[in-house]
Amino acid sequence: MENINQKEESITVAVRIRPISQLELSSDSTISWDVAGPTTIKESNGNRLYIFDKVYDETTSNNLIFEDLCEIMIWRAMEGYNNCLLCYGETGSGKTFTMQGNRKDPGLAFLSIDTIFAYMQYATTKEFIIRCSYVEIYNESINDLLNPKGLNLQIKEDKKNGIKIANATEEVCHSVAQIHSLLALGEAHKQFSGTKINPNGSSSHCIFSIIIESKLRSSESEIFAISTLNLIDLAGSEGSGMNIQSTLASKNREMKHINKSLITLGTVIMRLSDKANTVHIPFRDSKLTRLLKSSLEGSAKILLICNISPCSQNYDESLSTLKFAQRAKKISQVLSKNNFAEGDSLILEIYKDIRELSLKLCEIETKISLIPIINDAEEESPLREHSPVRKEHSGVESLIKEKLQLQNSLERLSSMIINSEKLAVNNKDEINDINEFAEISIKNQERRRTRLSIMKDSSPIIKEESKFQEKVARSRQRHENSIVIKSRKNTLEADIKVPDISFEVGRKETYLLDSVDEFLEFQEAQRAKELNNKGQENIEDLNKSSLVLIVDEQDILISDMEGMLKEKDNQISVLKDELELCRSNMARMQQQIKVLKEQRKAI
Ligand SMILES: Nc1ncnc2c1ncn2[C@@H]1O[C@H](COP(=O)(O)OP(=O)(O)OP(=O)(O)O)[C@@H](O)[C@H]1O
Repeated sequence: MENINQKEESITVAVRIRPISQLELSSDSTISWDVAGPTTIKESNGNRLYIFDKVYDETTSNNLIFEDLCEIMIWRAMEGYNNCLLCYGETGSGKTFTMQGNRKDPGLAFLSIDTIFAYMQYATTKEFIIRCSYVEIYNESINDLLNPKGLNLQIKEDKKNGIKIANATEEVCHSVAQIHSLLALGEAHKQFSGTKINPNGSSSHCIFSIIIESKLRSSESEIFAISTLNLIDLAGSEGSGMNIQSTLASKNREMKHINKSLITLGTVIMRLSDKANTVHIPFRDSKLTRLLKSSLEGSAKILLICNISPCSQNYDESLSTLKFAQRAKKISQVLSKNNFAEGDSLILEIYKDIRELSLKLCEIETKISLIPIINDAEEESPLREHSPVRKEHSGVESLIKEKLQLQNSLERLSSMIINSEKLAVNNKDEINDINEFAEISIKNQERRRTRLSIMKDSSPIIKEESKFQEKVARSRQRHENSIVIKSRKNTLEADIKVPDISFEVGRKETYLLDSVDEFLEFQEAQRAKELNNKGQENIEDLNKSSLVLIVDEQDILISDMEGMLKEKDNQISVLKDELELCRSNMARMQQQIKVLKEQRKAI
C-alpha cells in the first residue's frame, strides 16, 4: 500500500471561538475577535490578522469541526497511524464542550467513537480489537480515571514500546455503549476546579486513549496494524503564556502544577517550532510533555484545537492562546506507520489462544465420544463400581467440566474480536435496548458509513481499503465460478496466485490443467476477464460517485475561494488604511517642509 504519510507535515491547528455566555452578556464586556474567513481570525478593534488551518465562529457545531478535521484522523487511526487530538485554551473557553459536547451536538470524542465503529462495519475484510484507557494528570500525578485506586501511576519508557503509563486500566471494548460508559465512569472520577467562570471546569489534563488493532480476516494472515488515538482535554491555560511569574506567584499549588505542564508544553512547542533551535528540548520537565514526547516528535499526527472566548475581558488570555497556536503551526512532523513486532499484538495473541483452545476442545470432545454410554441395566448391576466402563465414566464428568471451561474461555476470547457481522447484530441489540444516546450514536454511524462510501475515491486511505475490498470480492467470485479441470493423462499442476492480492489474503487457488497450452490459455482468459471487470467498474464508478464527488469538491473549492477572497479583502482594507496613513503623514511632512522653507527664507 502506498505510504501516504512519508512526507513532512505541519501540526494541524484550528481556532474555535465559543459563544458569549449569559454572564458575559450581562457585563459590560465587548467582542474582541471576529472570524474574517475560514482560516482567519481578526481583532475586532484592530487590524491584526491570524491565519490557521481552520477558524470557527460561535455558530459552528462539533459535527462540522469533526467532518472538517477529525474524520480523516479516524481513517488514519484505523489504518495503523497514531493520532493525537489536543484541546487547548483558558478555563471556560470551550475545550470540554469541543471534546464531549452535549446531546444535541455530541463532541469530538463521541463522534470519533461512532466513526471507529462505522469504519469497522464498513471494512468487511478485517477484524478489530479496541482497548480504551482514561487517565488524568493532576498536580503532576497520573491517576487512573477507570480505577479510583490507581493513583500516581508511573511513566514507563523503553525503546521497544515507547512511552506507556504502567498499570493504567485498559478495557477491551466491543460496543459504542461500553465506551460511553467508560467515559462516564472517568468523568465521575475527574478533579473539578469549580471556578466562578466555569463551575464545571476541570483542573486536570485528561487523556482518553483508544488503541485500535486490526488484522485481515483470513485466519492464516499474520499481517496486523496497531495505532493509538489520544483525545486530550487540557486544563485551563491561564497564566501559562504571558505574565507567567506574576500569575504563578498569585496562584495556589494546584495551579502551579497545571501550569508547570502547560508552561513546559509551551517551551517544548516554542523550541520545536524553531527549526534552527539546537537548545535542549525539556520534554522530561513535566508528565504531560513526557507523555506527548513521541507524538510531538512525529509518531502521531497532531490536531490542536485552540479554544478562545470572544470577550474583551479575556483578551490577554485569548491572545496568548493564539500565539501558542501560531508557534505550534510551525512544527513539522515526518509521520510514519507504526512498526510493531508480532509479539506486541493482542489480536494475534488472541487468535493464537483461540487456535490452541479449539484444538484442546476437539481433543476433549473426541475423548468424550469414545467413552461408552452406560445403559440402565449396567447402572443397576451390583458390580457396577468395579466395571471398567463405570471407571471410565467417573472421568467423563471432569472432561465435561473441562469442556465447559474451554467453551467459556473461547466465547470470552472471541467476544473481544469485532467484525462487521457482529456489529450489525450489536447495533440491533443497542436499538432494542434503546436510550436516546444510543439512537443518536447509531444514526451517526449510519451517516458516517454513507460518507465513507462517498469519500472512498477522494481519500487515499479509503481508496486503498475499498480497492482492496473490491479485489477480495472479485477473487471470491472468481473462486466460486472457477472451472477445476480434472486430471487426465500428462497432468500439469499449476498454482495460480490471484494477481496482486494472494499475498494479502493468504490464499492460493489450485487449478489442474492438462497441458502447458491449456495453462497459457487459462491465464489469458483470466487476464481478459480482469480487464473486462475493470472496464465495467470504471463506468459504474464514474456514473455513481463522480457526480457526488464533483459537487462536493466544487463546494469545498468555492468555500475556500470565498474565504481567500475575504482574506484578500481584509488585507486590501488594511493596506488602504496604511496608505491613507502614509498619505496624511506625507501631507503633514510636506506642510512642515513648506513652513521650514518659509522660515529659512525669512531668516
Ligand atoms: N461552542 C459552544 N457552544 C455552546 N456552548 C459552549 C460552547 N463552548 C463552550 N460552551 C459552554 O461554555 C461553558 C464552558 O465551556 P467548557 O466547560 O467546555 O470550558 P473548558 O475550556 O473545558 O473549561 P475548563 O478548563 O475549566 O474545564 C460550558 O457551559 C459550555 O457548555
